[in-house]
Amino acid sequence: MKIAIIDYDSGNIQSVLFALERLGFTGTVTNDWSKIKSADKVLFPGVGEAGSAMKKLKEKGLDVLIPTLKQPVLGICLGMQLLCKSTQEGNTEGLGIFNANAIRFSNAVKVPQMGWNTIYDLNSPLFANIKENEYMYLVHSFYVPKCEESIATTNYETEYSSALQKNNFYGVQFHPEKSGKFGAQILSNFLAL
Ligand SMILES: NC(=O)CC[C@H](N)C(=O)O
Repeated sequence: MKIAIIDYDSGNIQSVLFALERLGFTGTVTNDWSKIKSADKVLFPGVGEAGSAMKKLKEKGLDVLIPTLKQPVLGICLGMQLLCKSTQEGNTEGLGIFNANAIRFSNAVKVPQMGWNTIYDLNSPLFANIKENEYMYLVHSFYVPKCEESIATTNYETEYSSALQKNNFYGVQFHPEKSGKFGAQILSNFLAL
């Protein structure tokens, strides 16, 4: 299986590579259009500030490439947010895959949410063999409210979309590569799609 990990200098690439290795797979970290287009699965990780990340995507033309992909694509954390229409972070326009906008938690809660929280209302093959209310690891200040494309919910200040799906595009706000055996199961489910 050819697995491409999109390289735009804004992803937690190494932890994703290690997670794939633990599952017996080798990922290719690349920003080469042909390698990404020809991959069986594409991972789109992201950490850091949305505005600078989108700028780096655009420098490599990946903002044009990603929406054209037909194979399963998994956006992780900031990757999921950049697949939305926008994020309040840096007032950044996203790739518009998900019909949703990321907004900031209020200061009524500790921001960023950093730690473990549960996912529930699971509604996708991505969560095969995952029970409701398993814990996943999250680090984020912006979130996607509940929407028609939600396939998992988490509650922090309010209920929000901790995962999204539209056609071949999936997004998870949590870090499956850092979420233990259940996170590994989700990555394994994605690779089996
Ligand atoms: N870990 C991250 O980079 C989080 C993504 C985004 N900057 C947020 O705060 O929501």
